[in-house]
Amino acid sequence: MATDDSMSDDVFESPGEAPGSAGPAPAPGLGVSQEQMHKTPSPTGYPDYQPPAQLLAGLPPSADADAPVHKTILLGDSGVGKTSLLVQFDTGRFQSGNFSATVGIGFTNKVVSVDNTRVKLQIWDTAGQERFRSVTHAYYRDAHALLLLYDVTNKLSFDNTRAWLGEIREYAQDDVVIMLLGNKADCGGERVVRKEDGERLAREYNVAFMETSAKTGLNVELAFMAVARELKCRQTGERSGPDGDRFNVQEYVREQAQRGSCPPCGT
Ligand SMILES: Nc1nc2c(ncn2[C@@H]2O[C@H](COP(=O)(O)OP(=O)(O)OP(=O)(O)O)[C@@H](O)[C@H]2O)c(=O)[nH]1
Repeated sequence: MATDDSMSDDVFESPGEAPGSAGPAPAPGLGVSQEQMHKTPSPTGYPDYQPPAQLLAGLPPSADADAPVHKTILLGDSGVGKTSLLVQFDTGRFQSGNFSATVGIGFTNKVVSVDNTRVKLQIWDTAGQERFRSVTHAYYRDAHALLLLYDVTNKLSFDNTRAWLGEIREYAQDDVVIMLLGNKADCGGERVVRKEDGERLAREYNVAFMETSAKTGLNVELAFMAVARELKCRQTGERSGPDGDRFNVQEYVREQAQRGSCPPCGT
């Protein structure tokens, strides 16, 4: 991660703001009522996961209350690690042995700093299970960025990314930022998807790619910060490439991931 990037646990939701304001409310009967979502804006997969205290207490509107909120959605099959990735980014912790599938959809607000500019990310954690698919489609439309995860120890989750990418093409905006993430890169012995396979697929679909580990934290911050940087550059129309050319998130994550430590699997 570039040294001038930083993140804070700031939240930007004002006390009376409806969490569903950045997207449609979940369909009835999915087990997540408007009231529950308001009380538990963070992912539902972990019963003991607590959203930041400030969020529960409510914050006074901040000076940049009008700054745009960038809606970022985590997608991928059930069990690939979407909730774990978000919890790792939000709290710096990994909660193992506590798997319970996310029900419906929930979000966490995060303010990160890119070159001294505050960028507001509203990160939505979706349920990977098929039965929630039609609900999550409704959220794609106004998404600014999509992080599509697969599990490097689960070939089917990798194969299914093509179907996910097809859905993204169908339901999301044409210019949505897409990042493909091969998660659980810490599981060296159980790996069945090679890093090169992920890279090849990402090239084919012209999307950014990285391997991550929600367990060790490998590239977790980098993934979200790269998205924040891309969204900020788009918003400001800024050209921040090496020769004053447009910021390229694909090149950026490739360079930054190479600079960082290699995944323990050694691929
Ligand atoms: N070793 C390892 N385990 C992980 C990693 N990320 C997630 N897990 C484990 O994988 C399981 C599923 O993780 P979740 O984060 O709940 O998966 P999810 O994609 O949110 O699943 P759904 O809510 O059903 O869509 C849990 O047991 C996690 O502890 C990782 O990077 N490394």
